[in-house]
Amino acid sequence: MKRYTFSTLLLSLTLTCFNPINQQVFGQKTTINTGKSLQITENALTTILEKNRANYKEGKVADYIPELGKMKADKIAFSVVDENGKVINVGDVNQKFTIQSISKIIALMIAVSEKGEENVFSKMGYYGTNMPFNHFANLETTGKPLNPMMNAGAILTTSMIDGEGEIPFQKILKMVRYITKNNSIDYSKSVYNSEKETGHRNRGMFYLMKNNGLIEGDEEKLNNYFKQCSIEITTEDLAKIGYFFAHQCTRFDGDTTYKNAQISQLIQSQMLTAGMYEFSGEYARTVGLPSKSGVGGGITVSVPNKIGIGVFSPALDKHGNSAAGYHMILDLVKQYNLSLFQ
Ligand SMILES: NC(=O)CC[C@H](N)C(=O)O
Repeated sequence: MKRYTFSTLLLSLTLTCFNPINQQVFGQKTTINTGKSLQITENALTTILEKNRANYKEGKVADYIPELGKMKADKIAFSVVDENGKVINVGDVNQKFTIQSISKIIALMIAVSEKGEENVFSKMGYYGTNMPFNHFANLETTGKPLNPMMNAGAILTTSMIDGEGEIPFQKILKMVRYITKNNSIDYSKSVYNSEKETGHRNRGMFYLMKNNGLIEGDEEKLNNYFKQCSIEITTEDLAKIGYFFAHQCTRFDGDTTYKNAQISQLIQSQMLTAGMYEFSGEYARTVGLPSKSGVGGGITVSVPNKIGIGVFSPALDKHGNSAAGYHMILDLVKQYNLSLFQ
């Protein structure tokens, strides 16, 4: 146990008065939110990226979708959209990768805006999970998916978007292009074909939900899910998606066409509860922010009313989340005291 004399106490109090942002009282460093801008710099992001560059060695690039296995494991990128909508990019910023499960939050937004939250969640739960993303979970018991973040619930969510054939997918693509203001975004035909050819587990879920009366229609509906997962983006796009949901569906440039606090609350709550699958509880403890990962190696993070973060490193940990990506987020969160839980 350290002992504190009256003079150290006085010194601490004096320092506190002159340094209201970083308090060092009794060895406990706490940061007070002064409402001032976070001042995230390119240098700070570069330092964090370099510190974590080798962390990809802890993980493995997904190859259960064979086409994903072609990605070079040491690619890494880190982006932030700051409070003023300014983009900061470091690392392999032009590296495209597939959005994968991060597309699930866009699909949920569209399904809920068309069908209403009550209707969508009459067919699935708001549950967290201790199961991996491709688990059948409750499909054999209650008959309903646990949540819209795992594959079963996401396949069901996309099947609820209005429109024949490819239209639901086109709506998702259009929304990704809108949020990122990037019309060059498209999907990778080779990843799509690879997923379609090997996605037997997802096909199994699709038919089980059809059997349970949750899905009508044929495999075109499942193909829309495969296509949405194959949309190619960069970390800058991911940071813009994070920013969008952090700001009540307002775009990084201030455009309010889709502004909707109900939807952003719903999406962020699902990201917090299940966005990192069975790691979500531990992640809430360590990072404490709504986040969504994809097996392509991307993670998007929303810091409510503040910033959006996008990371990419394709080697995944045992939960299917980017190993280096997680550590970059963790370091940024610690440095700027970003956790929701203060
Ligand atoms: N976690 C993920 O990103 C999974 C998405 C992937 N397309 C799949 O269905 O298996």
